[in-house]
Amino acid sequence: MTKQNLMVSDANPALNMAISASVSNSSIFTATAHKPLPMPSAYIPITRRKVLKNLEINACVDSMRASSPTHPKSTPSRAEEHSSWILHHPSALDMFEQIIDASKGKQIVMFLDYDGTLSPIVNDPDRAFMSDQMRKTVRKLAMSFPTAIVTGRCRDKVYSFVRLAELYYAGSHGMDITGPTTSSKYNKGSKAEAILFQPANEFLPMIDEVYRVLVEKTKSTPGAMVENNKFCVSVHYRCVDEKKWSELAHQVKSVLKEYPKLRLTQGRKVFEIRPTIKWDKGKALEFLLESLGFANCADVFPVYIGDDRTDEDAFKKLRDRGQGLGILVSKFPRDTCASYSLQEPEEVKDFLQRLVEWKQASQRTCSK
Ligand SMILES: O=P(O)(O)OC[C@H]1O[C@H](O[C@H]2O[C@H](CO)[C@@H](O)[C@H](O)[C@H]2O)[C@H](O)[C@@H](O)[C@@H]1O
Repeated sequence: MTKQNLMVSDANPALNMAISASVSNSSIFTATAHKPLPMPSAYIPITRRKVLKNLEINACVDSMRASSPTHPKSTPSRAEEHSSWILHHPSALDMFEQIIDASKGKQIVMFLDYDGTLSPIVNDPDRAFMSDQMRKTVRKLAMSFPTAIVTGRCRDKVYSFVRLAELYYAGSHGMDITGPTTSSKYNKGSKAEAILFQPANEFLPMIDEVYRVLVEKTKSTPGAMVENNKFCVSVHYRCVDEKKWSELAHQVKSVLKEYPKLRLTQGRKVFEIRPTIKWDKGKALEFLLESLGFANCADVFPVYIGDDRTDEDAFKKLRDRGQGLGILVSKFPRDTCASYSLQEPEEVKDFLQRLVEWKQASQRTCSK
């Protein structure tokens, strides 16, 4: 076996580098000549496939750790890192006036993620309730601006938490979109009134099947939880001992091997299994803007608020369109395409409340 044998052109570059580094450090190979040294007798040859698989799992576990970091005590360097991050992603509350100025003359359209944005993160996904105060604020928001919930959750489930008929809902990472069921000034006469958009319909039987297989496969891992989100499946590891994460990653990956039409992404202590179709929260945002009659419109100002990696598709979409802005909900510095930040759902509520108050005040001024 030579170092060359281990280089894989079709794998991702980071993985290639990891393989290369791991092999160079394994003491079986010289770094420069690429010639194998004599193997110690006790050396058990590892197949290329196994090396790759282990590296892939290690990379996956690293990514699991990064997906919802629990941060150690703050240190001066961490504080410095935070201040520099805040400079680039200032608080949307502190920058409220500037945000309003940027939206002048444009229709604000609100997009809200659910978990970690409208409701605090909790251990049990079935108990991620939003507060009554938050519900009241979101209701007022929807009376002031077209408002959509964009979530990885199954649409019915998120509706059972939010319980507001005047909103648009994009469930299953945007693969299940509906318009408001009560009429409001923002849906009269638009085609949004009758929206039901499900671009991954043909995957329903496969998702049901993979859900059942995953439940069976992961039941030996204490704390693992599988959630059927209709057009996608979540495998939660928030309550799984970190020592068992690689076991769980193995289980999930071994199941997915049999389903090449499904792909794996990660959220906050959760694996997301979804169809390989080119659809995500960013596409859902674009679809909703179009449904609202804002396709190719310069006078629209979409604001997307979210906390998850999957929200980055929407932040990026806004960047690419050069319209509106993204607000990341996070207490910690993170790579993001969002322009602003808020620390937690409580701050999201305050921001939404200020938007409502600003809108009410500007309507009063106009009617004078
Ligand atoms: O797009 P979102 O609305 O943010 O949904 C993403 C996932 O959210 C839920 O999981 C997350 O919240 C749980 C409750 O606080 C928490 O226990 C879990 O660790 C988080 O990942 C939901 O259960 C998933 O199905 C969504 O995909």
